[in-house]
Amino acid sequence: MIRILSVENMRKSDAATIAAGTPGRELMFRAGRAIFDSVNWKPPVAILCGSGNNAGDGYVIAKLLHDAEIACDLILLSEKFSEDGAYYYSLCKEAGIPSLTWDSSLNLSEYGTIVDCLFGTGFRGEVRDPAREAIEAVNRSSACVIAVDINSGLNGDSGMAETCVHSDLTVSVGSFQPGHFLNMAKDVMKAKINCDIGIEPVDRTYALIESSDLAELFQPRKNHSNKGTYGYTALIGGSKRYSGAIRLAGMANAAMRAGAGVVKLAVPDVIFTTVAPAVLESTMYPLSDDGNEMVFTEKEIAELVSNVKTVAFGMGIGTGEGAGKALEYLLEHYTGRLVVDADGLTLLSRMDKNRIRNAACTLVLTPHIKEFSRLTGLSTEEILNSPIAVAEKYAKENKVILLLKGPATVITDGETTYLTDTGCAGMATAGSGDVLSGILAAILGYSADPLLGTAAAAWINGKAGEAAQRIYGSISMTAGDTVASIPEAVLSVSEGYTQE
Ligand SMILES: NC(=O)C1=CN([C@@H]2O[C@H](COP(=O)(O)OP(=O)(O)OC[C@H]3O[C@@H](n4cnc5c(N)ncnc54)[C@H](O)[C@@H]3O)[C@@H](O)[C@H]2O)[C@@H](O)CC1
Ligand SMILES: [K+]
Repeated sequence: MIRILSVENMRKSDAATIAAGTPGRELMFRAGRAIFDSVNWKPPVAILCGSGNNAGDGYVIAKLLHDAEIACDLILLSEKFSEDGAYYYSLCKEAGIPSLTWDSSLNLSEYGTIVDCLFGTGFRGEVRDPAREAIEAVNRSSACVIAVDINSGLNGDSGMAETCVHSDLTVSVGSFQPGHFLNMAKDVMKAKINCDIGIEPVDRTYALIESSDLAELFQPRKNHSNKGTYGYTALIGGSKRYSGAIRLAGMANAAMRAGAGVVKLAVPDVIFTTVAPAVLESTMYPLSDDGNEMVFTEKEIAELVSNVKTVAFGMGIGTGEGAGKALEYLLEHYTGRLVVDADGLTLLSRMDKNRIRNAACTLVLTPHIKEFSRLTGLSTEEILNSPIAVAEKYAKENKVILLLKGPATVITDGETTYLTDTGCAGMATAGSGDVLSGILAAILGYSADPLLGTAAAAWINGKAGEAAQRIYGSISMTAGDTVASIPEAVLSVSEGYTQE
């Protein structure tokens, strides 16, 4: 796992490292040196500097470039310096490094590389002129853009920005922040790396899931096992209006490809014959219906879930009384792992919160941003501006595992938080969410730790989507193509498994 620190945690950890005896000036030198070593410099280089320590890193880089005889200019947007920044700036002046004052008539395309040291983690609020003007000029230039620590203008906790630098490479200093992954991050950084400069975190950190974290979960299976070893899974969904036969099938097939032992697909009787031909290895269960949606019958649901380790509930099931009662029944009586998605989330958002808090099962909710807005009553803007904080709060208060979808996925139980950043633009297509639910229901059937299992599902789903996009492209790929690529994603992990 790769450690991720909130902006506040990073600031406190910096301060603690300095208080423990490593001078800020030394940390700044380590940062500048690490960035200098990480980049393939195309001269001449322009280093755009703001007023804080982010600019200080830039002065260190300028001096190292100068010493290596790589031509560089400093371009200053402010006459203010941080204490450590002022020290390194004086070294640049002594060395005779050209120092220009930002002016909108400067032609940045004359430079081979632009280093963005306007704002780092100390940035707050909005970008105003002259920084706005400079950021727009950087984004128009043809130079290779290196962002120091984080792209200027981008919020380190949320990955949101009104205006920010678009980088070819972002070199984070110390540890990544959530803003390197969430929301807009993927669209504004072509690549990113982190340089360790010896700062140990003082507060709880988040973790980015890597392939190696999942190798044990996806280890090749033993000969001495059977379908029961990997869990029976029930998927409950569908209605006449939203039959979504192909999507339900995608979900069932995704669950099989993700390693479920047995998948039981339960749909209203009225669509049974449309769905059945599309599912290959799953067992079908007809549910009583009113000619459109399911009607709740305790006996049917109790029988369906009696021997299953996981249930996924909600896809296309509608929001009628029968589905609502079935969900209430599962919350109260089912003691396995219950994934609620789509219409199931709408039903949950109308329920008394105590039903969720007191659920007998391990409840896993998989909302996208609008569904999460309905669940929490927060606006989408409030969620986008602090995704981790609101996800952790909701999970903790309601005692659920929350998987919040987005360009990067947040998975949390309110105590431990994982991020996954697999996935691609082509997955914004009908049925993608159902595929994730299918994978998730399967993995929860055999993972010991449901939180890590949930993160694993998000990771595999994203990896499979990436594989599908490589073949079919972001415009043409479908959710079914993601299902077909699940084996490739799983194999990429299990091939890395080595028994201790
Ligand atoms: N000891 C440390 O704290 C270290 C920090 N390092 C660097 O220092 C950076 C953090 O430095 P700082 O906390 O000084 O902050 P920054 O350099 O990120 O920027 C803060 C400066 O920008 C101004 N500012 C903030 N928001 C603004 C806005 N909306 N419009 C205009 N001006 C605005 C502030 O007044 C302040 O002068 C990190 O990102 C990293 O690059 C590294 O040198 C490693 C060591
Ligand atoms: K920056």
